[in-house]
Amino acid sequence: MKILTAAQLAEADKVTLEKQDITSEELMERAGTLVFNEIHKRLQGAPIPIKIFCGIGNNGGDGLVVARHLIQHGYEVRTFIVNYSDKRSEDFLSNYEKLKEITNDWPELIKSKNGFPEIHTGDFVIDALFGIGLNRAVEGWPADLINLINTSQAFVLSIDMPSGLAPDQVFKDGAVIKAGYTLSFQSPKLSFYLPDTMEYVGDLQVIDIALDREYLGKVDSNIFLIGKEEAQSLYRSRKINSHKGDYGKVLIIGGSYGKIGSVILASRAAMRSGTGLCTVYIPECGYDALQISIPEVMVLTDQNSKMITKFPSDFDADVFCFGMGAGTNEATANALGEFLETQKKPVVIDADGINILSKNKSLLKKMPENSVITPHPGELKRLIGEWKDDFDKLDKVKALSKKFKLIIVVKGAHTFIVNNEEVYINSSGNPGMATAGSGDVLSGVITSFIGQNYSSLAATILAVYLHGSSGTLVSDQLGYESLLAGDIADNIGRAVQQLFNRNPEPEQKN
Ligand SMILES: NC(=O)C1=CN([C@@H]2O[C@H](COP(=O)(O)OP(=O)(O)OC[C@H]3O[C@@H](n4cnc5c(N)ncnc54)[C@H](O)[C@@H]3O)[C@@H](O)[C@H]2O)[C@H](O)CC1
Ligand SMILES: [K+]
Repeated sequence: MKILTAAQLAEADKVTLEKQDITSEELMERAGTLVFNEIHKRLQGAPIPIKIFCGIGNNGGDGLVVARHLIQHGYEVRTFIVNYSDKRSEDFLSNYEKLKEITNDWPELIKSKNGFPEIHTGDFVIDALFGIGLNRAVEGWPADLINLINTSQAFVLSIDMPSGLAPDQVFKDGAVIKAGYTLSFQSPKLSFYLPDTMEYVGDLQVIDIALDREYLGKVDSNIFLIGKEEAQSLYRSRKINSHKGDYGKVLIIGGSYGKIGSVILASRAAMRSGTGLCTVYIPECGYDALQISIPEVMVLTDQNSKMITKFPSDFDADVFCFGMGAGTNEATANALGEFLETQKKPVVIDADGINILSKNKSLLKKMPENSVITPHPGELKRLIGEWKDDFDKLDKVKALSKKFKLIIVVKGAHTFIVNNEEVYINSSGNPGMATAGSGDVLSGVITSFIGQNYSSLAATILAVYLHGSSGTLVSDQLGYESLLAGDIADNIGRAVQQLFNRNPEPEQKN
């Protein structure tokens, strides 16, 4: 699914009015009615005190539409106009009049802190203060109101965006609504997925308000949300008449004394993801451990017993993976440099491999095109330095990807895959996957798919998605705490099967 910017959504809005020959008030009625339907479906007429806080722009106008429908359906509603400015939008004004026509309980005007109502734990708060029109941080008394709502422990539903959050930028130090649920129009917004802002969104549901299909289809977005449908379209099934040589020959290089488990996990993940032939190259100390834990994998050893000091120069693989548990010794770094001099096939570099690249940036130039690196936040910081905010981080990662023609997997609660200007945001996974070895497994799956002749980009997107959905399959049974990285590897096959079952994708949890 494409993720649109505020400017693209505003344009979609404009095109829709022209093409469908409707007024903006009619579009607001459509959007607000859909929000009402979702609320009504869940509340079923329950006598819960509802407090709706409306700004004076179109987000506030949506809130007024919702208020009108709720009142007409007999709900117990108090509507507040949060009058942070006198520049009320036209559609806000017409819905203000419409509301006054159907009830004697007119909206209450809030002009300062003195006008704040009490908000109780059992209240249902609807946040229609600001939407995508936010253009600076929320400060002053409106910020105090947001803080009051946040500390009230009432359930908060945000319309379109949690107020105070902007779709494509971050405002430092402003107040932001911490929503329990966000009903967002047409397209999810980028800030819903970034580490510093995702916690404000709560559970997310995107509502199709039927903006112009042609515009949505053609609009040139380079940010995509990856869900089941997208992963399914990347997956290629196996040919009936095939043999192990059709599914890739991969070489995984890594490990050091005490960290051989990382290579066991990566190779197990590669085998569980369909690799035809997997060989590992490890320090000699890991030989027995590897052979015993995974007999399907072939083992080559370095002349050094405790670390990698040389890569096998004449090994013919379709793809190489390096870094897990490898340490950053000079000898290991030199070995990587020497290997990259002649390497033409894509390489997947993880963990200490990335730390070596950070210390020896000249090696980045030697990386073959379409290679993949998979940094977690600490490794990324060593690679690109500090960032001001998540948007600045994305810009820096895009620049690095472009300069060295690399695919960069920025690992996190929502893993981002950056390829030049394009960004793919993964939607699968859960907090149970924040566990040792889960990155080693991911590298193994990516390597496996590249070996099976997927393009590096397709392999990476599919691997990240399946890694996440495998983690969810496991934690659905064991809970978050008990999930082991090895379980993620072992359940990749089930995750592939699930791509094709008919169960709907679970609603996304932020
Ligand atoms: N196409 C769609 O998706 C539809 C969107 N709808 C809703 O409209 C809002 C966007 O409305 P807009 O009037 O452009 O802006 P806001 O209501 O978000 O903001 C109001 C107003 O506030 C001013 N402002 C901005 N930042 C601040 C600040 N920090 N402090 C004080 N004032 C501020 C700014 O000048 C704005 O004009 C969208 O989110 C949807 O909810 C339609 O209803 C349906 C179609
Ligand atoms: K809002």
